[in-house]
Amino acid sequence: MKAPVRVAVTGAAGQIGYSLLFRIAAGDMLGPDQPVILQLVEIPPAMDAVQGVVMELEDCAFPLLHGLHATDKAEEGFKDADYILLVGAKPRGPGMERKDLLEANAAIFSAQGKAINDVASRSVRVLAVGNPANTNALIAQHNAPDIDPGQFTAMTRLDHNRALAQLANRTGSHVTDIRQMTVWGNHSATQYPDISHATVKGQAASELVDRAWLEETFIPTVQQRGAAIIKARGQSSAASAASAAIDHMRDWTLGTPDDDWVSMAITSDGSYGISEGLIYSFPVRCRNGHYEIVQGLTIDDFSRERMRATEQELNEERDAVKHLLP
Ligand SMILES: NC(=O)C1=CN([C@@H]2O[C@H](COP(=O)(O)OP(=O)(O)OC[C@H]3O[C@@H](n4cnc5c(N)ncnc54)[C@H](O)[C@@H]3O)[C@@H](O)[C@H]2O)C=CC1
Ligand SMILES: O=C([O-])CC(=O)C(=O)O
Repeated sequence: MKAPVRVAVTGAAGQIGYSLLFRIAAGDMLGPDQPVILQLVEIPPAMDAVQGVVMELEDCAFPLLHGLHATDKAEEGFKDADYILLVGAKPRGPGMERKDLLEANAAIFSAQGKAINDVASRSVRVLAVGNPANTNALIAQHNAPDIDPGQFTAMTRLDHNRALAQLANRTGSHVTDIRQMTVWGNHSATQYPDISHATVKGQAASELVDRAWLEETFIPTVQQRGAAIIKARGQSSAASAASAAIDHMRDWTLGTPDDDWVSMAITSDGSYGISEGLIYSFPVRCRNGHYEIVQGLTIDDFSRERMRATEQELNEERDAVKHLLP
């Protein structure tokens, strides 16, 4: 049995937290041989609710759960953390875009970035889930100058998984038949889900679907899926978001299959001409706990235009929070 690792989760009493924590403790994120210590972070008004979650986690008697602590102080919750899932933030309601949350949520991520800088493990892996996730990750990263910027990521895995599901439905296949799906850019309505390099049972996906479906149905459906769920459920997606967070952290840590890649929002190094420093979703392969952007993909004019539009939005979001980027 390995030594336990510390996993901090903010927003632990929220909707996503309620789906996420039990799966982490069950070993879905880091594997069946990796014990975990859970460090739950909430705000004072939610401390009663989080105590209820703590009781339930205890009552599951998870063999891999080696410690459990809840606090309303980020400096305590992030202490020595090896993994931090930044979930705690306000969700959007009907009729809002995710960037409408920027003002309400940005302050959370600057304070938490500082706390990460002060107390987390120097090799911590950070995932921003709270919206707008890319720019929140950017804020946290800039407030943690002593941590490698590459350790800060944001979640577009839910978009990636949504794209797999849509393509599988359309082609009468299973999600596991699909390889090399990509989501580029922002976790927002400008994101670009791209099937240009994807295959279904080894055949080019672009040969299996028609252009009209791709442009008029597939891309807008994936872009608007979060809003469709809010409309249907009255609340934003939670179980699927938690599942995607598990997938993101698992693949980053344990690796992606040789013949496939995943989408992660990471710091742009200028690959594919995207402005350096933005937290932008790229296709990545993960090995030995590190991710690498998949290089050398052919980008046609249709893709280029969409990749630029979502980059433009991220540049605007970065400008809007300049005062929080030391
Ligand atoms: N990146 C993605 O793909 C997705 C992101 N989201 C986002 O995740 C966030 C959380 O969503 P839900 O769990 O549904 O919301 P929720 O409102 O059910 O839970 C949020 C929790 O965060 C807590 N919180 C607020 N400020 C905090 C702070 N400073 N420190 C610690 N905890 C804090 C609240 O007390 C609450 O318990 C939202 O911003 C939502 O938009 C949701 C789905 C997908
Ligand atoms: O749409 C929202 O506000 C929640 C979210 O990020 C998603 O479901 O992708």
